[in-house]
This record gives sequence, structure tokens and C-alpha cells, in this order.
Amino acid sequence: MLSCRNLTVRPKPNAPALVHGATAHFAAGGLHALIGPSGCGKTTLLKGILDILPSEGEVLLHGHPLASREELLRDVAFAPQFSIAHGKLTVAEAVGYALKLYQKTDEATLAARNDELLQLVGLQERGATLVEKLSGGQLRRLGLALELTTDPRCLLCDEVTSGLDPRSEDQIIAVLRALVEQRGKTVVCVIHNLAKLSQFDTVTVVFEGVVVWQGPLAAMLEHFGISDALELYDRLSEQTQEEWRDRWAAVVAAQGESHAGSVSPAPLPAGSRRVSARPSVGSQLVTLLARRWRLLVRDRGYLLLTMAITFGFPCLVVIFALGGLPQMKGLALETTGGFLEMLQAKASHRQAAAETATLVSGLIIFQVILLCLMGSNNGAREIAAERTLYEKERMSGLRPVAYAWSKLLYTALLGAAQGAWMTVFVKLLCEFPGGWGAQLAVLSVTGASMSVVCLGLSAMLSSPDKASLLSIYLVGFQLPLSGVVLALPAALVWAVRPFIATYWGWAGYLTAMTDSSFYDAVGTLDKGWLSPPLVAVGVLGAHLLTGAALVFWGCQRKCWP
Ligand SMILES: Nc1ncnc2c1ncn2[C@@H]1O[C@H](COP(=O)(O)OP(=O)(O)OP(=O)(O)O)[C@@H](O)[C@H]1O
Repeated sequence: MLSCRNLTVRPKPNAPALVHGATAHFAAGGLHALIGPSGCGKTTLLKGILDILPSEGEVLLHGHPLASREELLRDVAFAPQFSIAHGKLTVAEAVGYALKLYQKTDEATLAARNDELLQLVGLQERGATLVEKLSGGQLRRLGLALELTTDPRCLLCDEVTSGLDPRSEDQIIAVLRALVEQRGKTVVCVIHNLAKLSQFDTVTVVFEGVVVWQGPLAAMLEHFGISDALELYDRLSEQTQEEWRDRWAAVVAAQGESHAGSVSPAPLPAGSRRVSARPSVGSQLVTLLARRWRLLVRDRGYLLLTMAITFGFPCLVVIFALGGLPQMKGLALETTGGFLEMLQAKASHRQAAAETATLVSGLIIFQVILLCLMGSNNGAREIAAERTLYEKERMSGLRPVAYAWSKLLYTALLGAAQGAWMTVFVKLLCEFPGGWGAQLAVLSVTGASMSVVCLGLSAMLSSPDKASLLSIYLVGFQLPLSGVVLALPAALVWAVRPFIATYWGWAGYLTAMTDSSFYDAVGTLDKGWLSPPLVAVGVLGAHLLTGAALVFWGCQRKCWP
């Protein structure tokens, strides 16, 4: 079914190899154990076969070399060490969304298949339980059910029994055995408990990055000269990796053409269900948005935080405006009286204008900075926090373009809605003058563009903490580099301005007030050229497009955390 020949696997191109020249064959319809001391390269071998890590050598499916590794993924699924699903979904929802993402069929068939899969892995009683409430063993079973949603012919399981009590371990192995015997699957399972090897059809032993045995358990005991599998690792440590490798090579040579290295091509099975029935980009997009919406509503903590900043930040702006509102409203008073009174009135008017200008300018930049903070909260963790899950779903048939669009739509719409709400709330309560359309557009695009730029960082980085930190730095530098509060050195102004969203948000909002005394007052502060709203929206739109390009690029590249 699945073989590799002389497979060398590296963590990065040109880095030292972790697995050297591995040759192994996993026959169709068998339950195969992959064992070896901790850190010997079992997971790395599986990742090399699946092209998760860069590798050289050959991977064969049904004895035929693969034209591309994507071809492999139509038939082979990978259940990683830690099962991954959104904790806030129920078991049935997690499996249901996976089925919808990978299978193009009607709702009734999907529901029936969902029930069948839960039954198969023994989770039929747990359909309504939240994933985060499952035990370790139940999580592993869910992981298997999720892998089976694509109906693969071969399943590579990485330590799906590790850390479980003996009973749960037996139950998982029983599920794997049932998959082999009742469904005709081929299962390769990395396992640590050597006492369970008798339940497998073959054993593959990896030692220091090299395959040093493959065959039935009894023959393995004989090969290593031990009476119990539990003695294997002690025995391995008695000789060098080279000696074990040479010894295995001699066995393979003696067995001649019939063994692992020489896999005769089998007729290719009929077309896979995975690719032929894969839903369209649009259909996957709708499923992903529906899942995102459900997660938003389910995750009370995140929902509360998002609502708190969406509605709390505009209140904060108004609170800071309260003290200055009378002063702002009194700015347009005409100066009357005699010459001396006129001079005194002009001087005090100029002082009031300067104070008002500082206040108005400060309130506008405050709105913009708070929107940038909301954008960072919207986008920074969105992809990086679920990167492993995304990479797994992508291996199963999720299209990167559908995923990228779903994230873009979600964060951009959320950011734009926050910008619009900020505009409406603050404008109504502070009675800011200026065109509604222009100001709504400027602040909505500010919120959307910062959300999407932070989403872009999230797509490029594998760690959510790094993505959050970088986004916070990005927001933190917006204020000083905007040139609104602190004057920038002239040489720097146009070097940094194009990239600083807060300048464009601030200037675009302010210039929408051109016909008001507020604008005249700010003019007295001499902040230099102020961008009109249309230009500001254009530049912020360019930021948004740059962020979107990062999102598509980041989702396209492989990035296993
Ligand atoms: N991405 C990586 N970059 C660098 N080294 C890595 C990477 N992945 C694994 N390694 C190293 O490769 C070696 C093999 O790791 P691997 O996870 O394959 O071992 P394993 O046999 O599955 O171990 P365990 O049974 O403890 O899970 C280890 O020394 C590990 O530190």
C-alpha cells in the first residue's frame, strides 16, 4: 500500500538529516506498529512520507512512485500526536464541519456519516459534549473520527495511544483493528507501549534515524535475540546504529526481491472519493464562516472581550471629550466691543482655538489608535492560534483560498463594523461636524485595514504569541510615527507616513470637517499637509490589500508549528 525507499528527512532544506535513507513497506490491509526509543525519528519519518518535512528519496503508493505528494494525500490521512479540533465545538459539530469541508454530498448523507463515524470510534454517546470537555482517550478517538471523514485508504497515526491508561489504549487499538478488518484500511501507528506489539501485524523499528527492522513480532524477537519485546531498547543500545543497520541490510539482501525495498506495483485502485467529491471554494467558505460564527457565539470569553472593546472604547473617547465639549462648542463666538476689548478677545480666542485644536486633534487620533488596537485584537491570533488545525485540514482537502477568504471576511467585516460604530457613537455624542459618509468611510477602513494587516502577520507566523506581540508593536509605534502628537524630523515624514495607518485615519477624518471652526482651529497647529478623506481611504485600502496579500501568501505556504 504505502512504501518509502531511501527516504532522508530534514527539518529544513540543507539542515542535517533526522532520518537517513529509510526504506519501509506497509502492506495493504494491515495494522503496522512503528516503534523506537524516544527521539529516534518515528514522527519525523511519518512527516517525511507526508511531505510535512522536506525529504529526499521515494515514496510509493501501491508500488507506484508518486507524481506529487498531493497524490498521496488523496489516499493517506495523518492523525497527529495531539488531536486537534476547536474546543468550543461539540464532538458532533467538529465531525459535521469536517465532513462538510471535505465531502460534497447532501445533508442527510452527511448526518448519517456523522453518526456512523461516531459509532465507529465509540463516541456515539458523546456527540453533544464539547471537545474541550473530552478525556485524553476520547480526544484520540475524535482525532481518528476526524481523519476518517475523508474515507482514506491508509491512516498514519502518531502516538494515538500515548499517555492513556491501559484500558483506553486497548480500546483505541481495538478501533484501529476494526478499521483494518471491517473497513479494509491500512493503519500505521507509532506506539510506545511495547507490551501491545502482539496486537499488530508487523513491527517497524527505528533507531537513531534509521530503519533497522521490519516484520512480524516473532521474527523481530529472533532477529534481536530477545525473548520479550520489552527488552528491545536495552538490546538496541548494546550496538551502534551502523551495526544494526548493516545487520538489517543483510537480512533484506538475503530475502532478496521479496522484501521491503522491492515493492512490486499493484493495480491502482479506483478513483478516490476525497478529491472527486471535494466541495467548491464557495461551499468551503460558507462552511468555514458558519463555523467561525458558531465559535464566536460559543466562546463567551472572546465574545465578551470583543464586545467590551467594541462598545467600551467609543465610550472612553466620549469620556475624554466631556471636559472639552463646552469649550469646543464655544469656539465659534464672535468677538465684539471696542478696539482694546477686540484685541483681548482675539488673544483669548486664539488661546481657546489652540486648546480646542489640541483637544479635537487628540480625540480623533484617540479614536484611530483605539481602532488599531481593536484591529490587533481581531487579527493577530486568528490564524496563528489554529495553525496546526489548519495545516491538518488542508492535508485533508481544505482549500487555502477558501480558508484565507473566510478569515479575511471575518476580520475585515468585524474591523469595519467597529470603525462604523466608533464613528456613529462619538460623532453623535460629541457633535463632531463633518460629512457622515467621509468619516464613516475613513474610520471603517481604518478598522478593517489594521485588522487585515494583523491577520497577515498571523498568517505569516506560526506562533500566536509572536503574532500578538508584533501586532502590539505595530499599534504601539503608530502614535509616535503618525506625527500628530510628536513632530517627526522632516526627512522622516514621507519615509514613514505611507505605512502609518493612524496618520491617514486621523487626517482623513479631520479633513472631512473642512467647513467647520474645528478644522480651522486645528489648522492653527500647523500639522503640515493633511490628506483629504478620499486619499486617506485609498492609502488605507492599499494597507488592507497588502495585509490580504500576506494572508493569501501565509495560508499558501506550509507552516507546521
Ligand atoms: N522541526 C525540527 N527541527 C529540528 N529538529 C527536530 C525537528 N523535529 C524533530 N526534531 C528532532 O528530531 C529527532 C526525532 O524527533 P521525532 O519527533 O521524530 O522523534 P520520535 O521518535 O517521534 O520521538 P518521541 O517518541 O519522543 O515522540 C529529535 O531529536 C527531535 O528533537
